[in-house]
Amino acid sequence: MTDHHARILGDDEQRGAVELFRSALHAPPLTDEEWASARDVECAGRRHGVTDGDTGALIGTAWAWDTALTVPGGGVPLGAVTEVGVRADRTRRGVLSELMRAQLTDMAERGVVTAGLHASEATIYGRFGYGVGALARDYTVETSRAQLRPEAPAGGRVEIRDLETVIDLASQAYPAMATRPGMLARPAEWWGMLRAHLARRAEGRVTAVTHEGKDGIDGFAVYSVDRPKPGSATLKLVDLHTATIDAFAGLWRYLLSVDLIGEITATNRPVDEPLELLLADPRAVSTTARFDDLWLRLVDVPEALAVRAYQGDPLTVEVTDRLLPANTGSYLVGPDGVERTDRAPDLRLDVAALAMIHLGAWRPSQLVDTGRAQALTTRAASRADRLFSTPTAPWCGTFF
Ligand SMILES: CC(=O)SCCNC(=O)CCNC(=O)[C@H](O)C(C)(C)COP(=O)(O)OP(=O)(O)OC[C@H]1O[C@@H](n2cnc3c(N)ncnc32)[C@H](O)[C@@H]1OP(=O)(O)O
Repeated sequence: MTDHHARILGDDEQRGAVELFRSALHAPPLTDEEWASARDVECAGRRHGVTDGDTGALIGTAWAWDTALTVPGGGVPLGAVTEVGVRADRTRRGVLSELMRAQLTDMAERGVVTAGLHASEATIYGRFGYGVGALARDYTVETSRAQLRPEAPAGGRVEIRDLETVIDLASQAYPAMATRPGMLARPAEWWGMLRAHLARRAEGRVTAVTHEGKDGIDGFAVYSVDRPKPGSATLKLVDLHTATIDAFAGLWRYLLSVDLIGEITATNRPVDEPLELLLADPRAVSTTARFDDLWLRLVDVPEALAVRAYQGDPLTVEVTDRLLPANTGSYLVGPDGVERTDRAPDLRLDVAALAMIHLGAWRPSQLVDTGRAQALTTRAASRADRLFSTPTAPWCGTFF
């Protein structure tokens, strides 16, 4: 392994870093026009880079933009980590390790309590203290079988509008929808990313709709339609968020009513989204994939633990963190608060395993059963299950 040093890149280095990332993902370079429309978004946030000691060329990069994460009972700052790449002729020499060290240290110094990412491979980020904090599923709906049950909520008014109007209305209404643990705040830059994503999509025309309930706009959906042959078109849901079950049912009532659609594909949805419960034939919905959605890293463990809500009796949790050792220690965690303690631990786990239970993706007892955590006192695992329990499955639902 060679010694590397990561630093924050300047504005004039952003495009080169984006191209490095794109080449690491085998994606084509951006045209000047694409860069012109992406530049403002790509220059937001903080991008780290590592340069080659001999040539000075950029050989590794990692970007993070600041947002907020919904956690059970509140919210915390989150660094959304993306566009991570190392030049193919310089991999496995510790470049990513240096980028992760520098990026997480920078977040810790700036008071960014958590970090999150969507991983290209599931074997990369655990060593840096990330754990699977939220799962998601893809599903397909066979429209000819998908009749809504008579008692399904009627929903409100669904309106097709131009994309910019929907983005404007959705960005105002979205905060009331981002209540599920794992969801992210979507700053203006994110809506810019959605625009760029839709502009690059070569998958048929994009339609955007809003749902209006009694208190105003409370849901929206963006989709495109592939029409390989008449009568068997596929409607591909790009984004759908709702503040109420009425809005969810209302938008699905609309989507299922669109003519000439054979199937609807929905990607990256909550694992417990209740579409099947609205349908007379729940098998009209087929889950086609279930996967890790948000990889979560607790950057400031005491602060992250303190902000979250808990149920049941307090427990002493011992945490180890090799990369950010200030987090290592024992914490008395309970509904009345969290404090460092010298008490003997009930539960012992590393910071990545803690991230896996933080939003409710996994139960502590599952981690104990599989050797990812240790229960050290009687009933520690079941007490921890209650302490960290959440009413809904976590879900991120925001690409970055
Ligand atoms: C959030 C995102 O942006 S996801 C996108 C991530 N980017 C990509 O997948 C693009 C293609 N891949 C790459 O650019 C690089 O291979 C990276 C970024 C995945 C890894 O960069 P490297 O500089 O090779 O990683 P580095 O040398 O620091 O490796 C650190 C450790 O991770 C391991 N590792 C690195 N990449 C992988 C991998 N793809 N699969 C399994 N293990 C890996 C290394 O073996 C090493 O293990 P060790 O600590 O036991 O020695």
